[in-house]
Amino acid sequence: MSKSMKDRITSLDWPTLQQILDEQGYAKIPVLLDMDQCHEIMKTYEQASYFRSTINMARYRFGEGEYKYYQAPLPELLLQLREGFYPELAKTANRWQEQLGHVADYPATLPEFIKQCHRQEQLRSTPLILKYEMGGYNCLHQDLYGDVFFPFQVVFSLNQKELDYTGGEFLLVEQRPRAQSRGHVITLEQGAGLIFPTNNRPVKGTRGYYRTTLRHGVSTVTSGTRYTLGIIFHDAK
Ligand SMILES: O=C(O)CCC(=O)C(=O)O
Ligand SMILES: [Fe+2]
Repeated sequence: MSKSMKDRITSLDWPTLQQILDEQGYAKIPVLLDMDQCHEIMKTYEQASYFRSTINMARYRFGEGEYKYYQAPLPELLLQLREGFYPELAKTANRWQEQLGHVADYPATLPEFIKQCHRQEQLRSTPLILKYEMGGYNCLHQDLYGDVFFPFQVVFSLNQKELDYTGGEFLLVEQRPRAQSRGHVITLEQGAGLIFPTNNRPVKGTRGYYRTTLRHGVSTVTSGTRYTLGIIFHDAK
């Protein structure tokens, strides 16, 4: 099943996804992970050998909950997700770079991009699994871990809102220049994903493109346990 994950990603409706990303900055992806795959990923949480570090969010005042960074080499399914999403997102990343007046130099494939990270001493793998229990939340933040970063990341919901937990909506806040910020509340079905900007995005104005800054987080989980899988493309210092 996981063998075909890259193919399944390739066969998503990318022209529409690219258009949605250009228009609203983020795009939902239909259910891509079946129940078994969600359970397979959630089960890794209890196996220390998969992870390079565990973060208690309260300790750093990041929120309330815990997350773990997967160790390289990633489990096959996660590797396929990371490698599968990268090429299409790199096209949008480069289009956005041009719109913002920067050099469009994101390489076409993930291994080439990872080489760039490694050259800048960003060597540690970043895909992560997050677990929030009742009262858990994630403060608005950005996942930047060095000078090299990829402008998109993807998050997958591993269990089911209203069945396994309540509350715990995904939050995306867009800070516009010289204007008030705009918030988006996003809920995902089990196995579905969301592509969102890591740092900022171009928005078309009357005189060309301007840049908005985005932060993401999670609202308070009011009951149960919420699990998510985060695919970050750049490695960390
Ligand atoms: O748990 C969530 O939905 C937020 C995950 C997150 O912060 C990330 O994937 O970077
Ligand atoms: Fe994050």
